[in-house]
Amino acid sequence: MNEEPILIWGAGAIGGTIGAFLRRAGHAVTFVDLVEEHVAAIAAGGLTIRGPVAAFTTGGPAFTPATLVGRFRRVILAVKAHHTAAAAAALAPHLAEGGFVVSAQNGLNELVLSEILGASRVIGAFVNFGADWHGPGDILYANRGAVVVGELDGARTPRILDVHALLRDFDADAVLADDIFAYLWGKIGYGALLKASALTNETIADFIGAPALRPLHLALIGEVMAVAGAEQVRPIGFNGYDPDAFALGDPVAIDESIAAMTAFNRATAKPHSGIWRDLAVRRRPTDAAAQLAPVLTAARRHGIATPLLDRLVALIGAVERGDRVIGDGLEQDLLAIVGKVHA
Ligand SMILES: NC(=O)C1=CN([C@@H]2O[C@H](COP(=O)(O)OP(=O)(O)OC[C@H]3O[C@@H](n4cnc5c(N)ncnc54)[C@H](OP(=O)(O)O)[C@@H]3O)[C@@H](O)[C@H]2O)C=CC1
Ligand SMILES: CC(C)(CO)C(=O)C(=O)O
Repeated sequence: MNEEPILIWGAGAIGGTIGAFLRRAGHAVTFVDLVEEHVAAIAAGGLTIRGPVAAFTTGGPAFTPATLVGRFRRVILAVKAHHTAAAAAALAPHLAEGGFVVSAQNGLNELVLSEILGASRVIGAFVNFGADWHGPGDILYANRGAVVVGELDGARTPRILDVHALLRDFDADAVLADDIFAYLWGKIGYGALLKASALTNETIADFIGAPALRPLHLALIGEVMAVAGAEQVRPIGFNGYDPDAFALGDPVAIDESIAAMTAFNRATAKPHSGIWRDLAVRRRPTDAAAQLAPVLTAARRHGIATPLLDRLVALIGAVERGDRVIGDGLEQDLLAIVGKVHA
């Protein structure tokens, strides 16, 4: 194996899964993560992917940011949104001349990365597969989901063809997009449902499928779509999510999309969102606010009110601080806003 290594920065659920598959496909992969025990497990050949999709153990050179040496041309970044700026600053000295960073994250991290590293060094990506980090070297790959990559300006460059081919070694259906931001905004709409579901102990499937919560689903997606529209973005759908159905208010298409999203989320070994897992299991701050920050900033710029998204971020913050408790009817708090503002 004499290929130049791919650097995975943030080797948790998403980065660890992608890196393990690339390693298994024969690529040279170097892993970086903050969690020392996880880094030690990977370096010792103990990175295990388990679950319904695949089961294998691999490993590779692994470092903490403090112990990494060298410069890399191809970097895949998979830290949570609130860690993006710190990770970008730490990885910048390790980026080779002409090197680039692929953001395999939720949110609009490409904007943060562009500010810190320069837009020419950033490649956009969107991932909707499910995975959970369960402990050092132990990752559950719960279900396949959309994997999309694209240059920020949509160009078909040699490097994007290379990255697309690479990601197809992870998921053969990986898509090369002309408009990666349309996918990222698609995930922001769908992600608003995931975040709201994290305020309950319902599974994602039960939350999205609940008829009583339909007004909340429509209003949350409606707020995201209003901001996307003002930003001249027409979000693209995936895995059952059909943004056009919601934008047009087409009841039949909305029913179909809700049914498809519900079915997609029933067929996973990860029944809850990453945000729920951070709140309820890992009991640590989430990246909900960081994911939505650029959306809310854009909303303010366009003079668009986003009372539900604002309240969603506030409620997740209240759970993070221990002021509110998941399962304590927090979704009713959101529904009350729908009744008042979106009536
Ligand atoms: N898990 C999933 O199913 C999905 C996740 N996503 C998105 O993918 C991205 C990654 O999420 P996920 O893999 O779940 O998160 P994880 O927490 O499982 O993995 C992220 C890893 O990066 C580490 N890390 C944090 N900061 C740094 C840093 N500065 N340098 C190096 N490593 C760092 C974390 O350490 P520590 O734990 O100590 O912070 C953690 O080990 C997020 O944007 C998420 O929203 C998208 C789709 C699905
Ligand atoms: C639920 C999932 C895996 C998308 O299907 C997700 O994006 C998350 O946990 O944040």
